[in-house]
Amino acid sequence: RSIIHSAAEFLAARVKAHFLDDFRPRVLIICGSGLGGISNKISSDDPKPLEIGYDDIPGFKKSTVAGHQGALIFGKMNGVPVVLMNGRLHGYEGHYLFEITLPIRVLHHMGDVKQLIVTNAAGGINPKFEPCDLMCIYDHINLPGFAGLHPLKGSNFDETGPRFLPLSDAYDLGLRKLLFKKKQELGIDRPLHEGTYMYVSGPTFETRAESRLIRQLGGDAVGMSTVPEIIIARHCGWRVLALSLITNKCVIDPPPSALETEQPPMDQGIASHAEVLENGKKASLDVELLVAAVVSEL
Ligand SMILES: Nc1nc2ncn(CCNC(CO)CO)c2c(=O)[nH]1
Repeated sequence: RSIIHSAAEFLAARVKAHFLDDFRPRVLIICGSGLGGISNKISSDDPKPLEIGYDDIPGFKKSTVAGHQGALIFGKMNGVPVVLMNGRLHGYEGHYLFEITLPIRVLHHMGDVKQLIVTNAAGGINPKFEPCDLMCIYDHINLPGFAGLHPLKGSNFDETGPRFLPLSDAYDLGLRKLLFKKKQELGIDRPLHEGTYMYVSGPTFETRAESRLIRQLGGDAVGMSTVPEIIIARHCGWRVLALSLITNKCVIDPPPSALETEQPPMDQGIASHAEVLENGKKASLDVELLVAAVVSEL
């Protein structure tokens, strides 16, 4: 708790000194791999944004993953005061779930933010999903949580939320409807699906059998982030909206058999972080437009 309070006091002082008058961010935006361009939608003046490197914030850790900067940006997006995490932490880097979700707890302690918009890059499990499609998350499976790797494990922050948090309606219907409405208004023709996000720890991309298991369990996309942040945001009572960019089709067929006479090409569909970043670039403009359009209604 003390790290939350000292980080909150540090940030509140920096925000007050920078914006002078009242700057009360309404939403936290967390950018996924290769999707940091959303920060371009923060106006560069009136007022000038405030960018604070994670290194300078007590208790904050820096991301070590390509495609993830490491800064908190306070500013206005379409006239709405926001705070944006340019770069997120992942469990597979060795960070604790408390460290990954600390920014949410700190911003909640500061008292203004009540909504979270999170974007991520994810693997397509649902066969209807194509690379560069978008998926609005309407449910998740917290697979690591089943084994106790859970952001709410340990003593409960009673001042924030209940010991036993219901998550059956975690993904706000109103925000999901708003996302689809804005897509139509903007005339964005990139496919936007709804689906269930399977959270896995990473850092390996899934095996073929794991892809099939995820499908059988009801996952439509798979990734290594987002769910810890969603859970803590819901514990804080925030409304949440989560958007995945599908970067590839997960390899789901069984491996080629040694008994087959023909040696099929082995490199079909092998996932890579380079591909994740590449497809992130291709779709990032639509993601930026959508997020900014939703923010304008908050
Ligand atoms: N097949 C597949 N495609 C993906 N594209 C993004 N991610 C989420 C993981 N992102 C990592 C590695 O790019 C960086 O955080 C995945 C994934 O887990 N599996």
